[in-house]
Amino acid sequence: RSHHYPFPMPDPGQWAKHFPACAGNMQSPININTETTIFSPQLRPIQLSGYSLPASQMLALKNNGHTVVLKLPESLAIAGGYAQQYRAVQLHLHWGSPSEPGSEHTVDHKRFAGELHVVHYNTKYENFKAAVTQPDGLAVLGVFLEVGPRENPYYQQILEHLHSIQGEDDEVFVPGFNIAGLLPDNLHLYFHYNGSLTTPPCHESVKWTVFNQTVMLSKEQMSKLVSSLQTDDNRLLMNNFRQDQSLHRRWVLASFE
Ligand SMILES: NS(=O)(=O)c1c(F)c(F)c(SCCc2ccc(C(=O)O)cc2)c(F)c1NC1CCCCCCC1
Ligand SMILES: [Zn+2]
Repeated sequence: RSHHYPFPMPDPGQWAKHFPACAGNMQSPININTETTIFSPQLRPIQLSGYSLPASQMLALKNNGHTVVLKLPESLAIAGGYAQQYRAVQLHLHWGSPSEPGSEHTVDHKRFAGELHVVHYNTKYENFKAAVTQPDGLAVLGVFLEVGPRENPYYQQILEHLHSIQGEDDEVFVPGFNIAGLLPDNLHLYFHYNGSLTTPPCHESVKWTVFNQTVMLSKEQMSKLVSSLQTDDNRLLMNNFRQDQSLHRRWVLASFE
């Protein structure tokens, strides 16, 4: 088990006992109410650099008992859309069950089948551990997953390895690929707000970008995602999303009208 978290991870209602930030007023995820988002024309398209990795570059893919995490090299960077430079740390997924959707953010209370998070840290800090507690420390790109008619070749590069990491803390190395293929084609339609990690320690250090365009996986791919991984005592790892948190005094910006 990871040395970070009290295990078994207490249920969300108890998180604040061990991690007071989880009871803060800038928590994530949130419901995005499109009636009250603020159109902000100054929000520039998100630009990525170094996201296309050669197959010769092997990446660690781990079942950490809460999600599947792909560790990313710092050579991947956000080059536009944020005021400061952010470099990649890892990406991971949130999902539901065979019968229920499992995205973390919702839009007008619609929950999508799943959600990808690509986590980056602000390079003005030494490393991500130093950044993770700072208000401008992290930038997470969120992408909604939906079920569509065709297999998604980019997600397949992750999903085809899930059978090798069924057990908690199992890890395998996978060949690099174009990580940008996991994101929508259109990176200039997005919501933007200040929030937090959606797991303990819930630090309020995330500048969130949630893309308006979704990505499509096949039914078989989604079913593989929700039925491959196990958590403690060999239970299926499902519904690994946090309930939506109050917005309090925050506004959600939109890069489009
Ligand atoms: N949505 S999110 O970004 O808040 C998020 C989650 F919701 C997550 F659920 C997770 S996984 C749960 C936390 C965890 C557990 C074990 C290990 C380990 O064994 O290495 C590591 C982490 C998870 F890893 C992340 N992202 C991590 C948050 C924890 C550490 C900070 C920087 C990396 C991003
Ligand atoms: Zn996440």
